[in-house]
Amino acid sequence: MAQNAPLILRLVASSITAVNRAGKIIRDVMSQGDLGIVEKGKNDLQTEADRSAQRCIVTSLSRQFPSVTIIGEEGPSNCEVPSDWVVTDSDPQVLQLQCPEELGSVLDHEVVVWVDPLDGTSEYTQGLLDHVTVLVGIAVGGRAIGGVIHQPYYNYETVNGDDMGRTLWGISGIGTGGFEPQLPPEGRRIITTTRSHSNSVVQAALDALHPDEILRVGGAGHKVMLLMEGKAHAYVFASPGCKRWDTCAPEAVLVAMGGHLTDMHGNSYCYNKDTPHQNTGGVLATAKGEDHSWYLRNLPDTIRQTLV
Ligand SMILES: Nc1ncnc2c1ncn2[C@@H]1O[C@H](COP(=O)(O)O)[C@@H](O)[C@H]1OP(=O)(O)O
Ligand SMILES: [Mg+2]
Ligand SMILES: [Mg+2]
Ligand SMILES: [Mg+2]
Repeated sequence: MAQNAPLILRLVASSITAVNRAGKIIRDVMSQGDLGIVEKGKNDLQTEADRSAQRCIVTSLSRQFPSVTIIGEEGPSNCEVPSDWVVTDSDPQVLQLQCPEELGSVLDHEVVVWVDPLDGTSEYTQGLLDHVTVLVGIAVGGRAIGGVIHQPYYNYETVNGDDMGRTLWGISGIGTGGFEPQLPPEGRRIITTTRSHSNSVVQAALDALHPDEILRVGGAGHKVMLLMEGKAHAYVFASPGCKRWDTCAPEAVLVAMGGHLTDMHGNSYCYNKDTPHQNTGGVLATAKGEDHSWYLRNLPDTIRQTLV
């Protein structure tokens, strides 16, 4: 059965196992206490957890899917990967799903996988552990059609060791799993945004939308989870700081639930292998049931013009 399942289901099922393993690596690096922080650029850190989680995921997926293009945030590494970081089993429940016809015959060379081994690095280094996610996004024809979001520290305040953590997934035309989808409260406007990469334009965009409440939290994955669990109505980030690996998986899961993710102009990002990595148009994501176009209409042109 497993071998016969369509490629997209096998990719999502194997990504679930890989992100779970990567999540354990992320917890182990933290509990060993030496984060090995490297500054990649301004306000842009990398830790041993980012590097090791990427090697785990990319090696695990490329062993199983050698013809699929895999693009990871942290770039290649030629260090040997410990054998217990390489996982090749897959989530049995996802393999049993009914694949929609348009995805059933997708071939390996048509797929691009975008890996963010640790989203929310800044918050990870500051001990805001539940802001951290591991993201694997699957794109076909430039569109984000499948996504896996692992939250390695989910419930970390109430459970111990490897009992903590959870994994959410979504596939276009099938739906979502691993969480209880909820709509945000009616009659209020709660907007989530960056806590570590703000600037005057980011703030001006928020001001223009007159939110009742602003949730400043880390990570693109974490913020999209707030939309899907009814904690916020929109994720607004008027900055070119996010990259394709930050949004591919969150977009796929959010859209599978009925939400939207575009740039500040209302355009969808392209996720094919030759696309530029930077999300230069910013990020606007809205929960299921929200009027995405309301946010687009109410963002001033002066802000949009800074994001081309
Ligand atoms: N200016 C930036 N430089 C580097 N990464 C950024 C920047 N802005 C956003 N990001 C990435 O997008 C994610 C969401 O942004 P924010 O948390 O600020 O809302 C960040 O966790 C970070 O991903 P990562 O942690 O994987 O490097
Ligand atoms: Mg980073
Ligand atoms: Mg990221
Ligand atoms: Mg990252």
